[in-house]
Amino acid sequence: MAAIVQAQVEKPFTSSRNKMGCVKDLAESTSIPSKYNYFNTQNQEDGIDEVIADEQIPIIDFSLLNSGIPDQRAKVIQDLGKACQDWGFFMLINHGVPESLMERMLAVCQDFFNQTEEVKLKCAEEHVLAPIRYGTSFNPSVDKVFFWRDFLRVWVHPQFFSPPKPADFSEIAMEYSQRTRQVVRELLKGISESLGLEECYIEKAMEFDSCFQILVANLYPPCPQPELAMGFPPHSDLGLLTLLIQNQNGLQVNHNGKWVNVHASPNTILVNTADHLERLSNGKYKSVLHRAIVNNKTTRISLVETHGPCPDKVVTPVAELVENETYPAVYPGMTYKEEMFSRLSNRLAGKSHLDPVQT
Ligand SMILES: O=C(O)CCC(=O)C(=O)O
Ligand SMILES: [Fe+2]
Repeated sequence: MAAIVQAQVEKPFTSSRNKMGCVKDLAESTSIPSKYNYFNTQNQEDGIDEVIADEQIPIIDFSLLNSGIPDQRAKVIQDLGKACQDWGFFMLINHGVPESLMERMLAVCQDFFNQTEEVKLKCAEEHVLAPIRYGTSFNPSVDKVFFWRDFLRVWVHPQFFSPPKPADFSEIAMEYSQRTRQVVRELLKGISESLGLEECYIEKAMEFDSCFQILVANLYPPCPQPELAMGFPPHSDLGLLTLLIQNQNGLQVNHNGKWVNVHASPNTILVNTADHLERLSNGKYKSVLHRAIVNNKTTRISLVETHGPCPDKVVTPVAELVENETYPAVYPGMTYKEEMFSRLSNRLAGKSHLDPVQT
């Protein structure tokens, strides 16, 4: 079992950690400070004019992957490939992660945010790659406009970390992260097969036993002017697959140039194909833009898990999938952890970091 490492409880405050300005404290105000005004004239690049459509994102029944009936497995692998190719997003049902565990995980994240600012600030590390990090917006030191979001980011694999409080956080997060890692391992087998590769190809090539798994709890408190603010701006995720659970809707996925509202049903896990799977598959599977909008009534919590390759891995396209010059197999020779550092240190900018190096 992975060692449990907790943040030091008695860490002294430095002056920059005294006050963070979390959005939770702004929820009672009647208007938003101007630095949260996302939809001003300079920030319309994600196309507020685009139609918001209600389309059904694909549903994948996880239990059929291991039902022992070859025809069912073949069919669900085909559906999985199609979902990764056409949408880059799907809803996973019958995944085997107990609903009560999902509920406890969301509740303990809410408990974390409900603590006093003094307690939470003990986890407010400045280094973007701190294994336990409480923060606000995306990266306030470089963000042009602030996002209506507080977050807690925790590394859970290969080494497991946990904030010291709430006391039950580590036990619940440990169980949740182990169960979901197993789900991802099985999904990656199906995805490998859907690409015409051997079942364990991705698992072995990405050294999945040492995978870099990060848990991010996003808190979106009620916003007095939701039409002006943004919870999480358009971006794609680093890693192979992202898993998302939430207490209510608010996620929008870009599909064929339109923002689609994701209506998730209870006990469903939303899964998306992330940047390194797009790269690995040589562009066949899509890592699509998505964003989180806010509302003025209730607090939304989403729990996002990024499942990446081993932190030291340099990810390039699978040779068997590189057929022609249209998607050159040349990428920056950074390890996954270096890419993570680069992504978290800069402003979020859609998915520009995925661009192949020009030769
Ligand atoms: O809260 C959401 O729905 C989206 C969050 C997200 O995309 C992320 O944390 O990467
Ligand atoms: Fe995301």
